[in-house]
Amino acid sequence: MDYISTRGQVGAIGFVDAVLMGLADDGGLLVPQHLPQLSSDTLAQWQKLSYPELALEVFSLFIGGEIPREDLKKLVDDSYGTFRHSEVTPVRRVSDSLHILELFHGPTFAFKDVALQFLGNLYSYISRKTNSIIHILGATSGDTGASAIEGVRGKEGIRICILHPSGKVSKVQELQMTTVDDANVLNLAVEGNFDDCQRIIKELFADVKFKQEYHLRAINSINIARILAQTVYYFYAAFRLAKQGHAGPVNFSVPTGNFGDIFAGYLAKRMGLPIGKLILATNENNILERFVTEGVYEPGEFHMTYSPSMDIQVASNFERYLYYLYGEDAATISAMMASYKTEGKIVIPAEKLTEVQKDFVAHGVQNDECLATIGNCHDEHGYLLDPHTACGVAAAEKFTAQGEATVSLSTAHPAKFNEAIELIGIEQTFPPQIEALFDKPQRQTLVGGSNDEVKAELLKFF
Ligand SMILES: Cc1ncc(COP(=O)(O)O)c(C=O)c1O
Ligand SMILES: N[C@@H](CCOP(=O)(O)O)C(=O)O
Repeated sequence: MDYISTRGQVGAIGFVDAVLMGLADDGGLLVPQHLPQLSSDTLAQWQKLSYPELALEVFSLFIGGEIPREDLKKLVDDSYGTFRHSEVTPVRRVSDSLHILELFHGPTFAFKDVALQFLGNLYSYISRKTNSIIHILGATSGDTGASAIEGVRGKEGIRICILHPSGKVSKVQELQMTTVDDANVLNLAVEGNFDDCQRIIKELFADVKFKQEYHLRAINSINIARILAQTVYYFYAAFRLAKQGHAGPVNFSVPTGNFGDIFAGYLAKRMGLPIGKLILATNENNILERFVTEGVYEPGEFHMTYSPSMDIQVASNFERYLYYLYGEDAATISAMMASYKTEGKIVIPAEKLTEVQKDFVAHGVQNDECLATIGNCHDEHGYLLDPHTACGVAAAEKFTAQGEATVSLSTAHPAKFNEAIELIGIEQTFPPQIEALFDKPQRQTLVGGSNDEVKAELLKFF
């Protein structure tokens, strides 16, 4: 399987090169040159597979022969062997119409572990096999950072630097990142918001000379491996519902920020998985909701919300979706992105908006609605949602029609966001792995929001 850039100037390159390149060298994003198409027979056979078996099949399609199957199987088994649940990503039935896909059973209690346990092991494997230096640079609104650090801490040949917005992640997220004492980990707390962190790393990656000289690698969802690994659980969840006797397409409701997770669902649908609606849930940072309802993509005012990991205005995978919306026409995407850079917005014509609305519906969840959803679900079903998952559930409730079934993605464990949940009077007992963090010393370096300051810290570290 080969990979090409959404802007047409990179490709075709193999899977390992695509992983190492992260952001495409022409500033675009890498996508598979051809998306695999799955027959109904294949889907029927896959229904019987365990999560690791299914992951192996999906990854094999995207990796081809570049990694021997035995090695890939070991990578997969090692990655999902760290999960606390035997099913890895179990589906829990809340009502006839609502099912929760629990993606938080990995080491850092967030959905990011599903892809980042694998990517951490993959980087280690590539480093060993090709003798390459891996210097990871990432930006986080809280979860990616913790998960990426956990995936590579202490691993030989790898160093990782993560930028997070100072004071704008939850306490547990901050502790998960900054209490790690391995020498190969650097945490930079940036004065600014997540969009600032993401802009800095994207600009550093776009400096191809600097990126190559310092061997910079990406762990954010700009790295295509992240997206591919996240497609697996859409298949897994749809198969669980089919096994329970649900006939017909399943809707998925996805709490959305960088458009990575829901884009993975979109790819699964394009590959042939029968998905009904893709329900896009945002918080008050609702640029993507406005895109789906009005056809305008334009960053708005930044809001701090109870779902801080989704406090994102600039969605870094959006370009990948535009690429498919415009018939995989890289020249058009290149021109659109150039005009976005100068105009600050993208407006699509009515016929394209109709196409968008065939696949997506969207709801921007206000803070009050988020807390009310947590409270109601707790009272009615005895099930505690984290605030991000609550955005997804609120949107699912709005869009699930009579007789339909929706799988709502639970992207984090509620213990990571106890500050918000305590506001409605619900006290939680922390899992022991999280409780233990409060006694540990923290290590982080505060930096301003300039590329030069970050660069200076990187040069000292790498
Ligand atoms: C808990 C949680 N939910 C949802 C999201 C949104 O996912 P995405 O950025 O892939 O849209 C994030 C961060 O990305 C997150 O950390
Ligand atoms: N919410 C994310 C933001 C980064 O998203 P990514 O999927 O591109 O890594 C976080 O928790 O860091």
